[in-house]
Amino acid sequence: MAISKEAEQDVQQQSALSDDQPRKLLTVNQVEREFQVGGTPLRVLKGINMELKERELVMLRGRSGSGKTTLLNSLGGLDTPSSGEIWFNGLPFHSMSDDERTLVRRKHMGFIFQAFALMPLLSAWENVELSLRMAGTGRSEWKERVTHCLELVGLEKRMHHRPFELSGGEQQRVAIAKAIAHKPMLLLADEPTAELDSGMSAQIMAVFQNIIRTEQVTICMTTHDPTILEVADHVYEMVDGKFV
Ligand SMILES: Nc1ncnc2c1ncn2[C@@H]1O[C@H](COP(=O)(O)OP(=O)(O)OP(=O)(O)O)[C@@H](O)[C@H]1O
Repeated sequence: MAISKEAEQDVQQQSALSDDQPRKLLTVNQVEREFQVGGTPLRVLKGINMELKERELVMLRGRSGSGKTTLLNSLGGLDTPSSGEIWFNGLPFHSMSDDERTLVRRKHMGFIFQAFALMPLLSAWENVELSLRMAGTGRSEWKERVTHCLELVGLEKRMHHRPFELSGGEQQRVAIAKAIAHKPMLLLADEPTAELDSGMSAQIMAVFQNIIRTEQVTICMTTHDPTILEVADHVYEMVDGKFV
């Protein structure tokens, strides 16, 4: 993959910054996304600009259909913009091939999406272990890392339970442990508190704040829930494909 001079300079400039100053992890420039629906173009993202820095908790808020999931998919390289740029850790996501993006995604990103739900026949432990197996982490590191991640989300006493033996909030915590096991730089979460009551949502947000501190991860999540916005470092409000 050819990486432009601009990207190299960006990486050099960023590493020249002092340690306590959070580095830019992701930059979105004028991103547009158009789908063809029955031969008619549907503009879903209309010129999005945003930035995620290291160790930030950023929320995308907006009504159903405003384009939040489409944007989150683009940030994770699961979808590509029709135009505009997405730079992840100095790499031009918008111009990389699917295979190149997949490699970056596997190594440096974690996802909490409905589509990446837990394996029902595996225990919490085995679910997290599976994630390390898939990321190519050496077998000798599995035991320590799985234990650490399940402790981080407060599930040390439920490690050997299967998903159906866990509450919704506990299952979501296993999903978080699974998503951070391979030490990603960026965690993307689509409505991670949608199915939970307010107490459980608050617990999940406390877990997010904890892993930002201890694992140095950046989190970008979508939400409908106004009660959890106060813990965000930044909230982007989305209306009809644009930030307002
Ligand atoms: N692959 C696709 N093809 C056609 N239209 C799509 C596609 N993906 C999304 N859309 C449309 O784009 C619009 C925005 O969808 P998106 O899922 O991004 O919104 P959202 O804000 O995440 O909504 P929700 O909160 O309900 O998940 C919707 O009108 C949706 O139907």
